Amino acid sequence: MSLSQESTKSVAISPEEMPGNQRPLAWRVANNLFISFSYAWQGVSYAFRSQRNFRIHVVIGTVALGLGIWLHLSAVELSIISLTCGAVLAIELINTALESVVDLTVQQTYHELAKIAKDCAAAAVLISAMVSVLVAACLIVPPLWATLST
Ligand SMILES: Nc1ncnc2c1ncn2[C@@H]1O[C@H](COP(=O)(O)OP(=O)(O)OP(=O)(O)O)[C@@H](O)[C@H]1O
Repeated sequence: MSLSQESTKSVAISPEEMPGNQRPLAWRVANNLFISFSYAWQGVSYAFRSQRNFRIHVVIGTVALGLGIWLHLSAVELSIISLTCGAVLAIELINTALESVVDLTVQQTYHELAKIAKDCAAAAVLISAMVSVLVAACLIVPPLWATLST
């Protein structure tokens, strides 16, 4: 589901209409930190609304962190779990961005390079998810098992 269900129209704007723009090819450049954060949040929000896998990863990551806190894992263990969850979400966002760029480029035509790009991006998500399962198996499952069996 990489094609946006929302508006996909493009808007042309001339460089003269963009005062202080350091990147002439950019449609718009965020010129303060708050606006940058706002665009980044729009990206998170879009991925959450449109990507089922992103929503699943958010839920699993929240459960994993919650379990880590509940099980009184060490600061280092909690940091490893946080880094792993963050990496999975970040790679899922990059996958979503790449799918959009590929769709923008080839539109609804089949292209072998588009397939390679999308398959490799999906593989990156898969590998990060598999590593996160390994991390959970090492850091969460043993103390959880011990707690539940006492
Ligand atoms: N334009 C294209 N040309 C060739 N193959 C394509 C093209 N678009 C999609 N594919 C193939 O279809 C698969 C699914 O593409 P799609 O854009 O639907 O991703 P997706 O299923 O939404 O992925 P994800 O679940 O990671 O969001 C790709 O991995 C790729 O193999």
